[in-house]
Amino acid sequence: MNAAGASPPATPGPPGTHTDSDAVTVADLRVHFPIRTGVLRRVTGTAHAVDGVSFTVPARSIVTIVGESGSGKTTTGRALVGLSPIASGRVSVHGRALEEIRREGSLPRLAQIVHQDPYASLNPRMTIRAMIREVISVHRTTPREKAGERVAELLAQVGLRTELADRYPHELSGGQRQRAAIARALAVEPRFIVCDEIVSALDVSIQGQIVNLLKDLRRDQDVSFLFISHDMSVVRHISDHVIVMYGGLIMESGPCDEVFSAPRHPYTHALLAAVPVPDPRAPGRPGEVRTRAEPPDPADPLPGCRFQRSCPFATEVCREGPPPPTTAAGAAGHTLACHHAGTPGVRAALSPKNPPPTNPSTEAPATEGPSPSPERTTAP
Ligand SMILES: Nc1ncnc2c1ncn2[C@@H]1O[C@H](COP(=O)(O)OP(=O)(O)OP(=O)(O)O)[C@@H](O)[C@H]1O
Repeated sequence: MNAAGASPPATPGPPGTHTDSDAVTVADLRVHFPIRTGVLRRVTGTAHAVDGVSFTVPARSIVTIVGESGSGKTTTGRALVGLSPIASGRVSVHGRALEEIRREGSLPRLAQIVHQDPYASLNPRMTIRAMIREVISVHRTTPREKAGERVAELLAQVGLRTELADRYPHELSGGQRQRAAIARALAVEPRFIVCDEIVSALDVSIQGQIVNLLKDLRRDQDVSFLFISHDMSVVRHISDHVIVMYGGLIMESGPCDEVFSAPRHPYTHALLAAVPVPDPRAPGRPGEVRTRAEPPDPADPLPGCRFQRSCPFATEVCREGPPPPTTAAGAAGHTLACHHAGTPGVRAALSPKNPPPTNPSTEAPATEGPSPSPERTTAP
């Protein structure tokens, strides 16, 4: 893997447009699943899991997708490594179409995924050393006589002691297993790695170590990450850029500091204000945030804004048509999809210092709302 120097990650350009400094470009991606019901498993509908998302992952950056359960995070991440069926849209990895890379069989060389459950990628019957050697041999990333050295190098990179190489996955702790899964992914020498909730099952101190590991890899190697999480405290520490999803769509996307300090979408504000599930025995996953938003129904996507039923600012315009992606004034690369987010009254209400505005009753939605702000500009 090439050393990449310490140049800072680039700011993403307009969503879906590719530049030479982008690792991954996603344009209007849709992933739909058949919904099967009954004993005969008849197809009775379509789940719009991802319904038109566009974003870029600049080279050597960590871009995070955050959102509550069912927002489409995992489906998006899996689509980028060829594991979700793409209904429409374009995905390119380092400037080449995903389809073309898949056809020639080189997608694993470019893009890897690490799962929440490392057992999904670690063979329980192989030692860590054997597994990594197998990957090196299949992908021919290192000459056979240097494979032993390379295993040691990879283990050092992810902070695993060499003596752990001869252990089986069940003989490692959760954090060590996740490091081994990252080493296995790195053995392919990919340019891009999807990390799907990889720290969700770990203790907070181990989470911090894995977060630091990914940041070191991003700094020292020519690799970019799409990090998927429902835990805002982890997201805040790891991300260069944050994408907030709800109901299969992107609500807001921007530089991490800006999204956290000045959220511009009512859903982002609600997500930041939500209290995480503190107790591992409580329903939900540790660190998971739950807003009071009505869970979106992927089988029945709403016309207009997907967040309209839970949004305190929703008006007729939000029910009539989807908000166009707009560029927020402020830092470059900050976009949002909201009819009212630029309005001064709404901006003031969304200050992170304020509690989230109470949700209106869905029986008595407001019919008048703030007028769109003149500051918004339609994104190219
Ligand atoms: N294979 C499938 N068949 C039918 N529906 C699916 C399938 N996979 C995902 N979905 C639906 O698509 C929506 C998005 O799911 P996805 O797993 O991507 O969400 P998520 O944000 O990652 O949530 P979580 O954090 O709970 O995994 C959900 O409503 C889910 O039920």
